[in-house]
Amino acid sequence: ADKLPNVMILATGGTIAGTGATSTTTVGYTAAKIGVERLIEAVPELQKVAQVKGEQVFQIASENMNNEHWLKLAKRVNEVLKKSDVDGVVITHGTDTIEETAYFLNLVVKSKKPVVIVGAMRPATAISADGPINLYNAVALAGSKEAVGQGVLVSLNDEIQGARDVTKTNTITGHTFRAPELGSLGYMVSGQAKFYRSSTRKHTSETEFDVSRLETLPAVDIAYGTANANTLAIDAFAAAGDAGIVYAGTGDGSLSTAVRARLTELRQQGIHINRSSRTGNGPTVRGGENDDDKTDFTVSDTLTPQKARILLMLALTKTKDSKEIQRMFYTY
Ligand SMILES: NC(=O)C[C@H](N)C(=O)O
Repeated sequence: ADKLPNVMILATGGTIAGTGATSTTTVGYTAAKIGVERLIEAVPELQKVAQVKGEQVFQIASENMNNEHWLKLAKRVNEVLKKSDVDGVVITHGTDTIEETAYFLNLVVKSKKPVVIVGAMRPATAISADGPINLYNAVALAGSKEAVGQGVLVSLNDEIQGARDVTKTNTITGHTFRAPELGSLGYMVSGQAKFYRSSTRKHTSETEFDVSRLETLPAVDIAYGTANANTLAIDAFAAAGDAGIVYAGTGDGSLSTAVRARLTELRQQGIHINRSSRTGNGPTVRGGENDDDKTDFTVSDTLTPQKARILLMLALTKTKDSKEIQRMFYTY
């Protein structure tokens, strides 16, 4: 038999490590309670697919994830993947921001080795908890040849999703992670990775971003467009000194007259403005709902506002030039 791959599990918390009052508590439990060793012990089947080691990087519910956690995690992933005796990494993570961490790492991990992020929708104490099978699949995927060079992956519910396009689509159910129109990448079938497609966008070892010397990221916040839209949020972001604002516009990133006027002023003051969409699908098209050349805004293309925020933060670590930043939005 072939030697088993070496997979390092980096644990960060979430519902996969959560505990509830009773076996039927599937909502209203406490996330981030169980340590990585117990997560591994709970799934003896892991030993059949990989040699696993665990490390607790932090222990949080993922709604508390912040830029500093991301930098710490990214640096640790890069260190671990440099070791010749590590074939892949699994990160256990809360599901609420899993797609953001996945996309951040997809842009800053400097390795072709598999990185798989996994979570659970039910706490470890629930009947039919999904954490153990999800962890088993994630470890099998991280140790597989198929996952090499695919960028950062998210796996729950027997599915393989790509970091760029995956999003949480349902608040409570197990089938919540989807890439609604661009599609998932494949399936985990009895522990075997089956890929059917991959993103055409650059990732991991092919990106221009380097977090190895960064201690902080530029401040970027998101304002949400609605009917009766006002400028209160964007005014506050500007007053707080944000380097960039992502505007989750209506439809194809459309902006009310008042919001457009204020964002145009803020751009002239040096704040970078990225136009995105609250719809969750489709490209926000340059020059469509706004004269972006004239206002010097960028558009998010098909990135959701929460992922546009990540790319804009990283872009601002490299350049202040909107043309360059727009190129990055069409590259990653
Ligand atoms: N299912 C989950 O993991 C939700 C939890 N609030 C978290 O993101 O940590």
